[in-house]
Amino acid sequence: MSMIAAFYSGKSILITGATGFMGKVLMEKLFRTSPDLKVIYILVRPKAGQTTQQRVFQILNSKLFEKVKEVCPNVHEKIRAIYADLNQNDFAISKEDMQELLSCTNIVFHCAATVRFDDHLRHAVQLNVTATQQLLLMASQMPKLEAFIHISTAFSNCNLKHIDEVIYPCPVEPKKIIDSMEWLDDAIIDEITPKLIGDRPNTYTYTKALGEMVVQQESGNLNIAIIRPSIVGATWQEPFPGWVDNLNGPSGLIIAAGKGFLRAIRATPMAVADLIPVDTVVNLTLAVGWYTAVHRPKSTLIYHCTSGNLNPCNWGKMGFQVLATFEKIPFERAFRRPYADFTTNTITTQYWNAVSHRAPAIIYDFYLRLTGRKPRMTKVMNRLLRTVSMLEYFVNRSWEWSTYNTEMLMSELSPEDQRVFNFDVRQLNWLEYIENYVLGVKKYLLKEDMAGIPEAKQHLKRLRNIHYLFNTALFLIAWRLLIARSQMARNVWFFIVSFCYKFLSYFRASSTLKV
Ligand SMILES: CCCCCCCCCCCCCCCCCCCCCCCCCCCC(=O)SCCNC(=O)CCNC(=O)[C@H](O)C(C)(C)COP(=O)(O)OP(=O)(O)OC[C@H]1O[C@@H](n2cnc3c(N)ncnc32)[C@H](O)[C@@H]1OP(=O)(O)O
Ligand SMILES: NC(=O)C1=CN([C@@H]2O[C@H](COP(=O)(O)OP(=O)(O)OC[C@H]3O[C@@H](n4cnc5c(N)ncnc54)[C@H](OP(=O)(O)O)[C@@H]3O)[C@@H](O)[C@H]2O)C=CC1
Repeated sequence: MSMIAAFYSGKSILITGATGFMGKVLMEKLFRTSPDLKVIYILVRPKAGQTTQQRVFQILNSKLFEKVKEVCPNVHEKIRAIYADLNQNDFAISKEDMQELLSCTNIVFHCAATVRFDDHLRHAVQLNVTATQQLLLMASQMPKLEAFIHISTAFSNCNLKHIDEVIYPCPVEPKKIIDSMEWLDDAIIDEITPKLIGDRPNTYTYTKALGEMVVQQESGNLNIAIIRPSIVGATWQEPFPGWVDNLNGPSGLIIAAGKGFLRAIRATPMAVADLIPVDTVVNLTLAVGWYTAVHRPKSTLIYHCTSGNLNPCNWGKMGFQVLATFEKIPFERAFRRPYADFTTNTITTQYWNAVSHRAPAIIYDFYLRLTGRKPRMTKVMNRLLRTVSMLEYFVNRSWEWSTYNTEMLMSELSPEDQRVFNFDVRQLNWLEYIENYVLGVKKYLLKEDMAGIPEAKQHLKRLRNIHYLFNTALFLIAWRLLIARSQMARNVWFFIVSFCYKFLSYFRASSTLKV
């Protein structure tokens, strides 16, 4: 019997960010392994024209929850969606709901965050720092609380090369930042943002670091742990391989590469690609929840959920495997054939951006105009290149994260818990994982049918022929122009032609002699 699964039975669990990528997988695993849990409270806001209830209904009816419905048929009764907006005071939770949350909650998993790299500092502080502070305040009023688990990111200290499982202070106190966001106007915040984030690449990593400081400072008597995952990718094993539902991290780039939009990137092939499957993060999170509540460590423990030091894979190998998978399982209606050029040189990057990205987009838009349609490719390409430029920081560096606490926890688990809540990335086979990831992107993100693969392959063949034709035509035009303008080019041309003629004559003569 799994001790961790038994621990969550009968518990009331509060999850923030439950509608997000990680939150959904966390809920799924909890329901599947501990169907006897009492209730999961989730803080949800209405979004995209859907009420909170409609959002929950959609999640429970998704493929991700198919197995849950078998082991926990009354899952919809055990999930309690509470209207909340983490941008508002007291999260805009009603008095009655707040009362219920405060009096009943046993465990809190705080996953909600803004993960946008370019979010305005005011908004990133509100969600990643102030909301964390408010949630801790709520937690301090929960008499039955056994553990508070805060999800941070391994990149909160990406300005360092070696990162230990400790909290590194930022120069300006989070409280001062929170206060200043209240009275500074947007223009001034924009001006001071680069100074505040310092050598971090974006507001996301900076505010996640501030969030950790808040957790440390406001922990009081709470039983708290922090989990720092690296780049969270599709599921490895559970509930099935390859599940993914958003474009963050590598998923968006896999689509862009598979559809032939992205064919070159400024990336260091030997840099470590510290990807971690979402189900691994969730397994560690649940194990940490159990350990923190049961063993009550004296201080706040931080757990790195990374792959680089135990089972490293580099971007070169990853890119290669992604491309190899496109050969077997191509995406439908690709713009160009998938291809990858990794370069570490900024000038070469600009060259590839012009030749491989912008020029084809301009040509295609010209074709759209000619055929009476609205041009759109240049716009799509500009947005993609902007996204890529934001991700470049992470594919040109390697970090070392120590994992003492994570390894210690692994050794504390029973063999059964090590199996059910497996977070040992040494067992991960990267080639298999990446293939399933690409397949998952095709099925769950692009919603493409596997029956369309032969047609997709046919389409790629047509693109290859168009590519050859286009290049040949381009070469002939260039050559014709050159010949018209340069005596030297003419001489070279006549030399090549006469050489070929002599070669053919010799070949014909020798074959006649043999007869
Ligand atoms: C050697 C390297 C290999 C690469 C070689 C490539 C060459 C060909 C290769 C073949 C194989 C390639 C595959 C290998 C994978 C390499 C991937 C490397 C990824 C590295 C990621 C590192 C991240 C590490 C971060 C730390 C982890 C965390 O803690 S946080 C979680 C991560 N957070 C994010 O990822 C958020 C990033 N997104 C944003 O911040 C914003 O979306 C944005 C600022 C990028 C864009 O915002 P914008 O306001 O413009 O609008 P938005 O509506 O958000 O989106 C605009 C359009 O862009 C699409 N989109 C969004 N995100 C992505 C994305 N990650 N990749 C691609 N496209 C994305 C979105 O759908 C929109 O599209 P349209 O609607 O069509 O306009
Ligand atoms: N994905 C990754 O690669 C990594 C993620 N992390 C961390 O993991 C955690 C989860 O990330 P992930 O699941 O990927 O992120 P998602 O963007 O998928 O999910 C974010 C969640 O936060 C919720 N949220 C955001 N703003 C509000 C708000 N104002 N009120 C209520 N809820 C809100 C979202 O709700 P809604 O659906 O309504 O928008 C959503 O449920 C985050 O803390 C992130 O920093 C760490 C390392 C890597």
